[in-house]
Amino acid sequence: MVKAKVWTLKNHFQGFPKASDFELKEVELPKLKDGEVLLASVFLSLDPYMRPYSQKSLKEGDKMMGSQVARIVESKNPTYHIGAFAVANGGWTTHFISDGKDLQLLPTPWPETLPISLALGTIGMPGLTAYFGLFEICRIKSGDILLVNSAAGAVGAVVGQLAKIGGCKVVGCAGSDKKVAYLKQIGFDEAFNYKTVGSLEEALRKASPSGYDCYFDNVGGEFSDIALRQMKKYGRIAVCGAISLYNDEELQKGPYVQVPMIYQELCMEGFIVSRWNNRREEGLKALLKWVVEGKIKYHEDVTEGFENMPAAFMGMLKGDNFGKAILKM
Ligand SMILES: NC(=O)C1=CN([C@@H]2O[C@H](COP(=O)(O)OP(=O)(O)OC[C@H]3O[C@@H](n4cnc5c(N)ncnc54)[C@H](OP(=O)(O)O)[C@@H]3O)[C@@H](O)[C@H]2O)C=CC1
Ligand SMILES: O=C(O)CCC[C@H](O)\C=C/C=C/C=C/C(=O)C/C=C\CCCCCO
Repeated sequence: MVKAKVWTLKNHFQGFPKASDFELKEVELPKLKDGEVLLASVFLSLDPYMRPYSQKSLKEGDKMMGSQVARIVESKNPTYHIGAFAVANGGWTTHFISDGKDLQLLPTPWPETLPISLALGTIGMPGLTAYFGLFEICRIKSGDILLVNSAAGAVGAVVGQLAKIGGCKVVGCAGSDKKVAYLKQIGFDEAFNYKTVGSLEEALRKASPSGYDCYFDNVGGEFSDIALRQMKKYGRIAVCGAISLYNDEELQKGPYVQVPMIYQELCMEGFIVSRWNNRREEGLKALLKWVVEGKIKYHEDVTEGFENMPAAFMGMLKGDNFGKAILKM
């Protein structure tokens, strides 16, 4: 009998998550049925969606949601062989059983030089978010001026580099000088630390005096109220995330968006990356190619030890991560 360690949501988050909101449990997994495989997590993903989705999708006591790169350690399914690696949505657990329907084998051939953890970031769901958000929602064209926030993160860094590949001028912001230096190193035209600029309005105006054709929004809230008013005529806004709002206990009331949207004839669209699940292979193939060619650089923030999952999650929500936040078992 295999025992799995599982992080559960002990209490629904009230405001910013606390260590006491999580509880580590040990569960015995049943024997495999025909068609099932047993997997062991190797790398686990830490993602912002877990904060809002936990409210929506979990009951107290449930296993925390999440994805991982896992290794098949026992198989009663001829499609999945022992030793193979797959991306799964097994949640915060050391081991789990799958019937294979929700497993995504790593793209092959997976280059020896690339860490398989990239399948959780640049060559995974965040990378696909950037890819489809940029090309399908922002609909970038060469010469566009693009703004992206949380730009040193899993999604934002891919957005900026894809936009450069697409011939855009790219402006990004992040919450530390180290992250800002990284943005310039990977090709952003302008980058600033939104925490230390005197005025966000002035920083955005200085970075692009003529305004922005595209805004890839990962943050929402007050930042977006200000960015919205610097959009160019017929600008496109991809509403990808609103991490500045996820921990609010009460809905904030910002300025209203209608007047600048009408006046500048803006297009603003929210999206979830699963919209393009049927084009996953297309996106992963393109991202893998650009990473292998060195046109997309990646940076991972690795925490070691399953016992550190809650701390790594809370750290990511605070901005402690530099690049894609992952946990190594
Ligand atoms: N729509 C979709 O399908 C998807 C949406 N998303 C969204 O994309 C966004 C980025 O996700 P991801 O790249 O995985 O995460 P990141 O790797 O960017 O990590 C989160 C980052 O958010 C920034 N942040 C945290 N709090 C605030 C705040 N109050 N104000 C401004 N920035 C803040 C921090 O960076 P900094 O140092 O810059 O402050 C932190 O490092 C999130 O909003 C997420 O929900 C992600 C995947 C799919
Ligand atoms: O279990 C689930 O449904 C989550 C599966 C996540 C999966 O890997 C695919 C897509 C991830 C999407 C992420 C979306 C975001 O980060 C946007 C976050 C919040 C949007 C508002 C949600 C409000 C809920 O009350």
